[in-house]
Amino acid sequence: MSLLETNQIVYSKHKEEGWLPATVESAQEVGGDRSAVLRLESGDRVHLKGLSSDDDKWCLADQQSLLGTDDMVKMDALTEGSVLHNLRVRYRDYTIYTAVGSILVAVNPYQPLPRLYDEARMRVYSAAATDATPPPHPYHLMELAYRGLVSDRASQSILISGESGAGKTETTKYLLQYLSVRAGDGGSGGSVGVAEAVVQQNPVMEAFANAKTSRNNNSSRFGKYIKVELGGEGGVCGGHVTTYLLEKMRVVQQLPGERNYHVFYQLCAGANAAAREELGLEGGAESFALLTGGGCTAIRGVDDAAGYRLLQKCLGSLGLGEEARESLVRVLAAVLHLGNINFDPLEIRGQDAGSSIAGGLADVTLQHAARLLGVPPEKLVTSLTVALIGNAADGASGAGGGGGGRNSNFSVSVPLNVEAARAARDAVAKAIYAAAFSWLVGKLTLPRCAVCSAYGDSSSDTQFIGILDIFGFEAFGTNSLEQLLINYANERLQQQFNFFVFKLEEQEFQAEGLSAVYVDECRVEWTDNSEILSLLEAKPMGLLSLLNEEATLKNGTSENLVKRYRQGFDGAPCFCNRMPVRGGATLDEAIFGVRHFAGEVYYTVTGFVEKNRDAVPVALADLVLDSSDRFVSQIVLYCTVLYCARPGELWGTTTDACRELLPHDILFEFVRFCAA
Ligand SMILES: Nc1ncnc2c1ncn2[C@@H]1O[C@H](COP(=O)(O)OP(=O)(O)OP(=O)(O)O)[C@@H](O)[C@H]1O
Repeated sequence: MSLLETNQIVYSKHKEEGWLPATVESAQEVGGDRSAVLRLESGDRVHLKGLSSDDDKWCLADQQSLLGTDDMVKMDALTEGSVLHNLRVRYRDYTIYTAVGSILVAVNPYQPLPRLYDEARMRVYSAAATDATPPPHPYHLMELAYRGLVSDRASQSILISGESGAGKTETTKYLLQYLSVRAGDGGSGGSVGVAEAVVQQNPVMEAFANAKTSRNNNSSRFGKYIKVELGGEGGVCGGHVTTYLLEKMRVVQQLPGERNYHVFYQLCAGANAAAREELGLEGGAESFALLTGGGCTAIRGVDDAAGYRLLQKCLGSLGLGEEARESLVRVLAAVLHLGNINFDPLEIRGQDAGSSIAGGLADVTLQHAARLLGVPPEKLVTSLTVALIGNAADGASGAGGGGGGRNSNFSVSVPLNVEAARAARDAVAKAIYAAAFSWLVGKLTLPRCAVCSAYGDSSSDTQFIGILDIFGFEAFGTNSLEQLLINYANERLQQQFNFFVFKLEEQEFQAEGLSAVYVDECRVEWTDNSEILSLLEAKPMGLLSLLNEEATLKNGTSENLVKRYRQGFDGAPCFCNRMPVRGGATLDEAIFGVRHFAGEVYYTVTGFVEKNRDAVPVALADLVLDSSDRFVSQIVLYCTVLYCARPGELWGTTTDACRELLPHDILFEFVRFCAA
C-alpha cells in the first residue's frame, strides 16, 4: 500500500501558516523511495521526496477539521495539522472557543467580540439541559463545574494554562462573571458578592502586579488561585485569593520595551497637584530611574491617570480608608525615590573606601526617600553604604517588635563599594514593594465562609470552585531565574495534565490489553515531561537543589553554579550544554538550556544566586522596621523585610515559594475535575 494515495486530502507543513490542507495529486514509490506531489488550495504544488511514515512534512487530515468541529474529540485523525487547522477555520468566523472533551481551547481574538459575554449568553448556558452540548464557552465550563458541585457535593477546580498573552486572565474574569450571576452571589445588606468582589479586586491586583512586557501590555507578573466557597444550596458564602511569586525584580529592572508595575505610572499620572508636591512626583514618570529602565513609560491606548482614579475607587470600595490609601502611595513614592539615589566611589588617601551618596546628605531624592519612609536621612545613608557583618547582623529582629533591640555580640562595619551599595538599595526597594503588595493582598481578603474558616476546607457542608490563573510559559530573548521558576511551575501543571488526561487513561487501556490511548480508534501521542521535572527538582542533583546549595555557600556565585550545571548534567537529555549557535556567533558561557515540554529555553545564569538569596542588608531592614511611619514599619514587619533579614531561613525562599505553588488541595481538586 502506498503511503499517500492520489486524491487523498492531507495537511502539508507550511513555513508561515503552520499546516495547510492539500490534495495528493500523485504519489509513487520507486525502488523503495517514496515521493508525492501535493496541491494546496492556492494551486501551489509541494513536491515531497524520501517520505517515511513519521514524516514531518505532511500529516493526516481529519474530514471534520476541514470545515471545523466544535469538539475535537470527535475527530478521527487528531494530528497537529487537523487541530491547528480546525482552530483556524473556526477563528475565521470569530469562533474563538473549541472543546476537546472537558478541556476548553481559547484563541485570543485581541479585540472585543460583541454579545459573546452578555446576560443573554449566560442564560443559554444556565438553562441548557443536562444532556445538551451548547457551544464551547468559559460559561459552559463554569456551568459544568457548578452543576458538578451542586449535584455531587464535590469541590471543583479549573486550571487555566497558556503562554504569556494567551488570554488566561481574561478567561478568569469571564468564569468569575458567570459564577457571580449563576450562584446568585449578590452579597447581603448592600455589600458586593464574593465573585463580584474578586472581579472588583482585579484593577487593584492588576495595578500592583501587572506590567507591560514584550508579549502583553497587561501581563500578570504573579500567580493567583481564587477559591469561591459555596454552601449547601449552591449559593456563594465566602472566598479566598492566594497569590504566588510576584516578580520582584521588575521593581528595579525592566527589559527594553517593558515597564515597571502599572501602579507607579498611574500614581505619577493621576495624583493631584498637592499630592505630587507632597510625594515629590512633579517630574512625572520620566524622572524616575525605576520607571525608565525599559525606555517606555506610556502604553498606547492606556490612560494611566484614569487607571489611578479607578484604583482609588476600587481600594475604597474594598474597604481601604483614605489614610491607608495615602500611606500606600507614600510607600510607592518612597520606592521611586530610593531608585533615584546614586552612589559615587569614595577614596581616602588614594585607597578605595567604599561609596558615598551622590549629592550627599542634602540630595533631594535622598531627603524625599527618607521622609516618606519615616527614617532619619543620615541613617539611611549609613545603611545604604555600610554593611554590618557579625553575629549581630546574622540574627533576626525581635519578632513583633519595632526592630532594633538586637542582642548584639559583635559586629563589624564594612564600607560597601558602589556596586554593593546599589545592590543594597535595590534589595530594600524590592522588599518594601513586595511587602506593600503582600499587605494589600491580605487586606483584600474576601469574606470567608464561617464553616471554611473554622474547619479549613474539609467541611462536608461547604465546597468550593477553584480557579488557578498563573503566569504562562515564557521564552524571551534573555531568560533569567524568574523564567526558570515560571517554566518550572508550568512543567508541574503540564505533568498534572498529562497524568490525569493521558497516564491514567493509558493504565486503563493497558489493563484492557491495549498498548496506547486511543480516541475513536485514533492513537493519541503525548509527551511525558517527568524527565524535565527530574532535571529541575531532583534532590540533591537537580537544577534547583544545586541553586539552593550554591546560595548557602559563603562564596557561592552564579558563575560557579553554571559550571556545576555543565559538569553535572552533561549529556542529560533535557539539558543543553552545547553552545547553541545563533547567527554564527556562539553564546556566552553563562548560558544553559532546558528542553521544556513547550520548547527549548536558554537561561542566562547571571544573578541566579543573588536573586535566590534575595537578601536585604540587616542594617536596612532594621532601619525601616524602626520607621517613625507606622504604616511603613507595619507592612515591613508584616512580611518581607523581616523575613529577608534572616539569612539562614531565607535561602531557597524563591524556589520554595514556587514549590508551594501547587498545594495539595489544588491538585486534588484538579484530579477530581479531570476524572469527572
Ligand atoms: N476573550 C478575549 N476577548 C478579547 N480580547 C482578549 C480576550 N482574551 C484576551 N484578550 C486580549 O489579550 C490581552 C492579553 O490577555 P491576558 O492578559 O488575559 O493574557 P494572559 O494569558 O493572562 O497573559 P500573562 O500570562 O502575560 O498574564 C488582553 O489584555 C486582551 O486585550
